[in-house]
Amino acid sequence: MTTGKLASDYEAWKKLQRIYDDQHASLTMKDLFAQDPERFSKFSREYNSTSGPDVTFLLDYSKNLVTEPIFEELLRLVREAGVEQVRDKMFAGEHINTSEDRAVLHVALRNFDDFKIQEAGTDEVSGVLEHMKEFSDAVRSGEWKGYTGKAIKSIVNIGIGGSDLGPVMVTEALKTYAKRDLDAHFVSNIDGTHLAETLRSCDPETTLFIIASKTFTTQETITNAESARDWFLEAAKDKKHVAKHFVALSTNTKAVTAFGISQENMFAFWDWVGGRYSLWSAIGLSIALVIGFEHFEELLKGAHGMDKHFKETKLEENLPVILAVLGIWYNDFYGAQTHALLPYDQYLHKFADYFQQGDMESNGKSVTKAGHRVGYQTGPIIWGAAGTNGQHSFYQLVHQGTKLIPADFIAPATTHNPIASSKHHRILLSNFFAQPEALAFGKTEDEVREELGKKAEEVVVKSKVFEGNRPSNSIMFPVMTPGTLGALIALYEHKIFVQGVVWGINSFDQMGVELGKVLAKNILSQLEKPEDVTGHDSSTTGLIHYYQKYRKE
Ligand SMILES: O=P(O)(O)OC[C@H]1O[C@](O)(CO)[C@@H](O)[C@@H]1O
Repeated sequence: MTTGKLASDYEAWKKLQRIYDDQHASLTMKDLFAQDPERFSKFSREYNSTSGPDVTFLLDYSKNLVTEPIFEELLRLVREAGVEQVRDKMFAGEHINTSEDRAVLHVALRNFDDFKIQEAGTDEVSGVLEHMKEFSDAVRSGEWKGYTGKAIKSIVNIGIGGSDLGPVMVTEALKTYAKRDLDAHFVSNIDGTHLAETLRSCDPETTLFIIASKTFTTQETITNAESARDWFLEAAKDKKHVAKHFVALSTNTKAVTAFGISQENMFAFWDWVGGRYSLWSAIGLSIALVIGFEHFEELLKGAHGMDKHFKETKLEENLPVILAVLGIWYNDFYGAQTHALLPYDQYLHKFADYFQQGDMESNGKSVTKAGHRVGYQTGPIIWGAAGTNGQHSFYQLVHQGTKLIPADFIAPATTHNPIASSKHHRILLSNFFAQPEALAFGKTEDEVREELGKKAEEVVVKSKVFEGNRPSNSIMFPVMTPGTLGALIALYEHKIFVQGVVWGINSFDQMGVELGKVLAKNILSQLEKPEDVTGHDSSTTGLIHYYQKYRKE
């Protein structure tokens, strides 16, 4: 399925290591730009969708520590790793998720009969979309009534991980398209506070619960759903009213019906949709409810445009590939541990949270598909915050700390909220332009001295030096639209895919979340009495005993 090799065995990898060893100490962004006036045009690409809604954006990757030969070698690595072949297998529906023997077909959810994909269930996608359209139209228009005949005013999506983060991120990102008189809430945490605080602002007569869980067995979601049902029935009394107030998004019909939700209120999807790639499926119902089905469909079509680009564009021009190889360069050769996502768009304030799961659950693996322990870094730690808040918090370390932190800056040219004649937006964008510039080119001791004058103390001069040479990508698009967001999300999804293939890992399982779940289940059964607490280390035992001493029911 993959080449079965470790990434470090590829010739291109070895060559990249030699290039890094020889050149990294002398490679500076200042020189790279000084030596080549064409650097920006060589190392930037404009994306223009060739299908679906018009989507365009610019990816400027010129502020990276790469030369043309380095970049060519990085692309050779992609070829050697067989990325194009594995990509085509994914699009063809082959079971590239080998550990679970599953296809990986989030691309089939936004395909609109374009690519020919062979897998059971793909022919049912349009039917589920139709169901989502009918239902979301009925709720939004007020035609769907609660048990006392009132229209729905609040929706509460109960789900966690991929069954929460995508809907949260997208409904925030596209808030400008939202139906403002429909309150949307998202409950994920098992901490009762999350549900309790949410229900304070809900009325059982006008609230719709969307139970979002691929497996319908996730402890947090099922417990929250049961407590939401109890809360609802306290008011509604009769179980038959559940049908008007609870719907399920799941692959598990049996568990959904056992919960008391009828099949006609269930929106299905399939095992080839990974949780962290599921916002395009029925899991996106809350998105369709908030922004309207037409906008949801535009989101899907925007993503499909990026799928086409990824599938059909040569590697040199292929934007997910470009992002992926730059990430590999820093992660595996420069030893960068993290990657920051820094949207200069308040609407994208959940973007980094979303891709924390998207990237870290996908590529946080240390054993290859062939079962070998890797001897190199795999998935980066993804983090970030919306600009300019981050500037007043963690940017100090990004500029002058001891760590190399590659970052992606993302911004719209035009805001949906041009208050004060777009003064806010111009200030925001001036920061969006300034930060990558400061990171790349810094400020030398001489420049600081000249600024402070001859009398400046040496220690002050030193503290004001910015070494620069800190890499970043900049992505700019005209204005945030559903199509643009769809394309951006798909861009990063495919970046994760390319990196996973190069590293030889399975980006589509998540075995690493299992152990903690099993231990918690065992501990839950021991919480009652101190004498039940057995089989743990002294630290865990001590912590549980402390809890037992102070708990109040
Ligand atoms: O949709 P489900 O089955 O409730 O799973 C929720 C989340 O739990 C995980 O399985 C593990 O964290 C994620 O991959 C998934 O998105």
